[in-house]
Amino acid sequence: MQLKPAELIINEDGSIYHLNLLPEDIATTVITVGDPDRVSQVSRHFDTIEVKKGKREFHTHTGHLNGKRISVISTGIGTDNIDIVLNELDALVNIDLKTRTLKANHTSLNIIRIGTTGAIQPNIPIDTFLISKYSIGFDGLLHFYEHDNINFPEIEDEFIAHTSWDAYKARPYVLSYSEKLGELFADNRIRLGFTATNTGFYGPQQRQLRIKPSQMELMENLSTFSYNDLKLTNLEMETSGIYALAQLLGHEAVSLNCIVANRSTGEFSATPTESVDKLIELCLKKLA
Ligand SMILES: O=P(O)(O)O[C@H]1O[C@H](CO)[C@@H](O)[C@H]1O
Ligand SMILES: O=c1cc[nH]c(=O)[nH]1
Repeated sequence: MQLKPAELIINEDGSIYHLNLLPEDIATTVITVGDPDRVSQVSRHFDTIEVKKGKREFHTHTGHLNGKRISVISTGIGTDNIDIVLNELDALVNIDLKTRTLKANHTSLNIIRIGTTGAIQPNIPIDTFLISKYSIGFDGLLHFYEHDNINFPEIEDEFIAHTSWDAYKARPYVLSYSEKLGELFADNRIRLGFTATNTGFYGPQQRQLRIKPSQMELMENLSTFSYNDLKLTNLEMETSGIYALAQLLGHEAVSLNCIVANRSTGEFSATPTESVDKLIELCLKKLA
């Protein structure tokens, strides 16, 4: 079946619509970061950089480190952007862009997010690192795709009951990281976490500047929820979308988080860039 021009959008130079990339521009190991400025913060550690391309908030550098080819791409903020980035990365490896047909052989990408996050447990120190073993998505992205048996309805039901989740919000969905890729990042400097992915930074993460979030008690309810002794640990805005689409498309994904805020103690990191840099170095050491 040939994908229609409005379904699979190709730019004049043959690159994919939003990412502006050709299939040869990406490695099978892809680091995603939210902030476009973080792309060069990662790639400056590479030995060589062969590709530097971008469009909108999606900036990509591909290069080599210790002989390993790695791409780093910025996603911007939110799971709406993750829908674009993951689908287009997958198209670059699993769709023949010239014939507009699905390739017979599937290529699996290793996708590693390096992001910032706010802890919700008081005992999680600022400037430390966490890997999201589980994520719970409040964004609803998973519900727009057919999905059988990848999420954990029993945990979702417990969570909905525990938090008195509003029926008019999307049903939260729980997913796990790639065990295989997770093993690579097993390290006493990286705590295992259960990450909540939110649809916004202010109201959805119970921040009140001039307007009051609708459920102020939600933060307390989030911090007291646990599954199999694993408490919810942190809030951010992309992980559940990455885990959803990676699993649906047959890729391996993990999310590494640098704790820049602690919502329980009210602290914010004095050195967020330096702390993220340490996580980047640790991540690259594991990868190459
Ligand atoms: O630092 P990044 O990767 O952007 O991640 C976090 O920071 C942004 C909010 O400030 C959201 O994208 C959140 O997920
Ligand atoms: O509190 C925080 C910090 C970083 N990113 C978020 O989404 N929330």
